[in-house]
Amino acid sequence: MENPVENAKRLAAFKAVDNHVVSGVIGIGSGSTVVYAVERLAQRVKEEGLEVICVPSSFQAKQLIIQHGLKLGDLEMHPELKVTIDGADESDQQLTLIKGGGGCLTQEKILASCAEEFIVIADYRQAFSFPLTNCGQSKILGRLYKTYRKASENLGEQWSKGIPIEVIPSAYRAVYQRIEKTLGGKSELRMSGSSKAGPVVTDNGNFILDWNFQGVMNWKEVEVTLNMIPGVVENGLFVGMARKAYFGMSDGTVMERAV
Ligand SMILES: O=C(CO)[C@H](O)[C@H](O)COP(=O)(O)O
Repeated sequence: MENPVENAKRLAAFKAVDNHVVSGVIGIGSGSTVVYAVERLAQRVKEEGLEVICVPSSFQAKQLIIQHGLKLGDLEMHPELKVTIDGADESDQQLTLIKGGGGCLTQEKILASCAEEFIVIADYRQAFSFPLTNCGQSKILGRLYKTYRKASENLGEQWSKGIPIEVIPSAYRAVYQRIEKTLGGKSELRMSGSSKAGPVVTDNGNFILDWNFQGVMNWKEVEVTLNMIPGVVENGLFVGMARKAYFGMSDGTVMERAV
């Protein structure tokens, strides 16, 4: 595979599926990294006779499961899952996550909460920059820093689009104002872009606000505060849910973080 970021996603997804999936009911997250997890699941079903029933977190995940000929299930039939595998937009050191870049955060959080194990797969792209620490007369003290696409020390370091919040459409403005008053920052209604006029509509028929917070916060408190606002369906902060994350790197290794 030519593209190093896609390769990194694939490596992380394959390792997670190999290390955590045994026969049983599996939650399937959404996004571009999960595509590789489903690919690996299908391979293992074919080659090893693994028996899995897959519960999707979105329309996209359902399509992936069907396309790969895997058994499709739902939470009504299978409310307890062995493991859920999903991507993330950003993770801090404690595996507190921002999710919902693809707008599927509500079902994703439900699947994460129903699973014995919630496993995160993501890429970990290395880039280099030279922040100038001192621009004195004779010397410029530049240091070579590595920056990482999804594995951060603190949330908001890399992911600049804010925390996705799924809201009931009629309440979006009221929720927007309430967040600003109680927690500060600014929210934006996520728009569809060129393919449709108007806002993004989730698989549940709701809107998404992307809330740009400021600084490092007590994420558990923020998660609860957001969900207490009438009109909020769910938010994309996943606190204390993931125990293990796999970050594929462009050099062909996979960095693991566990809490
Ligand atoms: O939360 C999600 C969708 O709602 C995705 O898991 C998240 O956006 C990561 O996606 P990708 O694997 O494409 O980077």
